[in-house]
Amino acid sequence: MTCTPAPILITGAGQRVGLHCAQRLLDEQQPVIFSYRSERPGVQALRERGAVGVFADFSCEAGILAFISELKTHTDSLRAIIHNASTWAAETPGDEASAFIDMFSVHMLAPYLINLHCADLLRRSTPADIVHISDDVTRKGSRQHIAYCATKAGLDSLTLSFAAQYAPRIKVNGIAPAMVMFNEGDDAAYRAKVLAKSALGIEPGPEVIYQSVRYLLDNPYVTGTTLTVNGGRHVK
Ligand SMILES: NC(=O)C1=CN([C@@H]2O[C@H](COP(=O)(O)OP(=O)(O)OC[C@H]3O[C@@H](n4cnc5c(N)ncnc54)[C@H](OP(=O)(O)O)[C@@H]3O)[C@@H](O)[C@H]2O)C=CC1
Ligand SMILES: Nc1nc2c(c(=O)[nH]1)N=C([C@H](O)[C@@H](O)CO)CN2
Repeated sequence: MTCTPAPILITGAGQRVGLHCAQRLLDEQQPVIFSYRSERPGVQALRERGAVGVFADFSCEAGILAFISELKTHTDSLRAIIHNASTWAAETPGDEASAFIDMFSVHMLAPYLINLHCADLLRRSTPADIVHISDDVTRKGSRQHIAYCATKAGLDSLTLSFAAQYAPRIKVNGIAPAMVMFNEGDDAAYRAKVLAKSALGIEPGPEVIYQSVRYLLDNPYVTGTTLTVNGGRHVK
């Protein structure tokens, strides 16, 4: 008799990297629960493949706790949690504080509260993993995205603390990408500028993040580690 594996939760999977990773997990017959905030074609596509979509607005504590409560009506165990949801906002003159608070909530408060409230679900699975998707930019800071970078650096700190707290039952790791996929509005000049920042000079696409997730889920001897996936920006 084959038993169904516990689901993997991935946040912000309605598009782009999160959608790709959710699709790849489903390709491997891995049950998926995903969070979304906006109805998108990707959300419907995941539902049609049997993934369970749970609405989430991580911009405040109440929204995060409401998501956690709804999540627990769908499952009593989790193989892994992949914290992918993110807002990438530059400083907005006159609105700096609300943008900072929003990114603090999405990048730090949501992973913090979900990790605390869902540890019991993870402990019902062996092995069990948490993966925080951060950003290579925390290595040196960012002039154009100060609040974004600071809140992603806080996520890197959560990786270290939760790895210590949850060992040995749950592994906790991070992935720090530099640009893996452009956004639709990115013009040719911007794309050229960004590609020139890395030694490898390519737009690799979301598969490189799935490969990193797969490595962390499959390796029993890695915790408290953040994988750099940056095309060699640090050696350029
Ligand atoms: N793309 C890249 O080149 C890089 C990406 N990264 C990181 O990789 C991860 C994936 O990147 P990418 O796919 O581009 O991410 P996106 O910018 O596409 O964001 C992913 C999802 O996060 C969700 N989200 C944003 N704010 C909230 C919120 N307040 N509450 C709930 N959900 C929210 C959105 O959901 P919805 O659409 O449903 O509103 C969105 O679809 C992110 O953590 C990102 O910071 C790091 C470096 C480079
Ligand atoms: N949530 C997001 N975070 C980031 C994105 C994005 O599109 N959504 N994009 C980047 C850029 O690609 C940046 O790495 C270019 O230097 C960073 N974070």
